[in-house]
Amino acid sequence: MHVQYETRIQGGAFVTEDILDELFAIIEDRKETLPDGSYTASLFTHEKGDNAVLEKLGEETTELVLAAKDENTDEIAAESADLVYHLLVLLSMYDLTLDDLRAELEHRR
Ligand SMILES: N=c1c2ncn([C@@H]3O[C@H](COP(=O)(O)OP(=O)(O)OP(=O)(O)O)[C@@H](O)[C@H]3O)c2ncn1[C@@H]1O[C@H](COP(=O)(O)O)[C@@H](O)[C@H]1O
Repeated sequence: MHVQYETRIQGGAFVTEDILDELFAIIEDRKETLPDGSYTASLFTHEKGDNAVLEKLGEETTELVLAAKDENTDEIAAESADLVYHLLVLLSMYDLTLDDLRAELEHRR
């Protein structure tokens, strides 16, 4: 069964039922407002280079593989979080959303 999550900005705060939706909403907000000091904004402005997100995805994937080889479960969780964050930034860069990802996964069931 598909669960529809709702994320919205209410009184300056993000209200959500799911951490992934909340994180994605923050990423979309950073893309629109490009605040100073935001790492996410620096990825959208290409301050860290044109391919920074792709490079990060490669780096974090390698770090995740090494963590798994070491059977280090804390590191596996941490590197997975880095990877998911950068994946969400990539989706947003191409104007895709978590619903596009959900739709693709559901299509495979
Ligand atoms: N989930 C994340 C997240 N995961 C990883 N990162 C950043 O991704 C980078 C990971 O790179 P590395 O681990 O290689 O660390 P590093 O060598 O210091 O990397 P560089 O900064 O030098 O590129 C670090 O700068 C982390 O801070 C994240 N940055 C932000 N978020 C989320 O995005 C929100 C908005 O963040 P800002 O855009 O910074 O306001 C935050 O509240 C978080 O919820």
